[in-house]
Amino acid sequence: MKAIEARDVALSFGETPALRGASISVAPGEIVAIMGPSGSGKSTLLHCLAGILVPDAGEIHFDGHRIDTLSEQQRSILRRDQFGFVFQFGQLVPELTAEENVALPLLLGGVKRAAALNQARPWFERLGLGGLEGRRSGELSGGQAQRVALARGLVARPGALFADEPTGALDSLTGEQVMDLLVASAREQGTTVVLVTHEARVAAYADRQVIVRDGKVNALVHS
Ligand SMILES: Nc1ncnc2c1ncn2[C@@H]1O[C@H](COP(=O)(O)OP(=O)(O)OP(=O)(O)O)[C@@H](O)[C@H]1O
Repeated sequence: MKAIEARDVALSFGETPALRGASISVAPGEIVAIMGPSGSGKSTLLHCLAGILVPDAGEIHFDGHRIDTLSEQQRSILRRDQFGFVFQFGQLVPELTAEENVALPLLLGGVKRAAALNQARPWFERLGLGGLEGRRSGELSGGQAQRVALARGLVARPGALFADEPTGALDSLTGEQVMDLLVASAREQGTTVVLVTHEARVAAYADRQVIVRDGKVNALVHS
């Protein structure tokens, strides 16, 4: 299981400071929810932790290794080999079947097509998607598409899963089903999870919640 850490991270978009000394430590296998007001820097922090954005200052560590100093290409390989992603709108590839979408990270990692599809298939029963393997994203409900996206995020057994508003486009019951599956699957694989959400009910699935305010991270104190 892999730890994730940001130390004193700052990042501005032009004149707009998005992060101003944000620090967070996520323990191996831990599930942490990032909450906070709109525009406070949640997504920017997630993108820094996931090696998508490089901070102007501070450090990002994954599994004890510094990742913000890696080259663009090294970060791209790290994301492909170690990280899974789930976004608000599943962002499935519309031309591919659900099964091919789930297999995609494996195919990109060099696994042969037949082996990749074999590895993708069990996810359909596991996530209550049995029978939908051949559908394209336009033929799936929002909740089904998001479960396919979740399977795609986890199929390569990533060390870390980054989820940005994974239930943001779903009604609350469907969102809770997706969160139940996300948490159960991540725990089973020992995947460390960082999740951005506006919704307290979604954040409650995490082991721990933090709040980002004005580009800094505060621990959430329960009253
Ligand atoms: N690509 C970008 N270009 C310019 N400014 C950006 C960009 N991305 C984010 N920002 C700005 O950085 C700040 C933090 O944005 P960020 O998306 O991280 O906030 P957030 O907390 O995730 O917001 P929300 O909850 O509304 O998604 C905001 O002021 C935003 O306008």
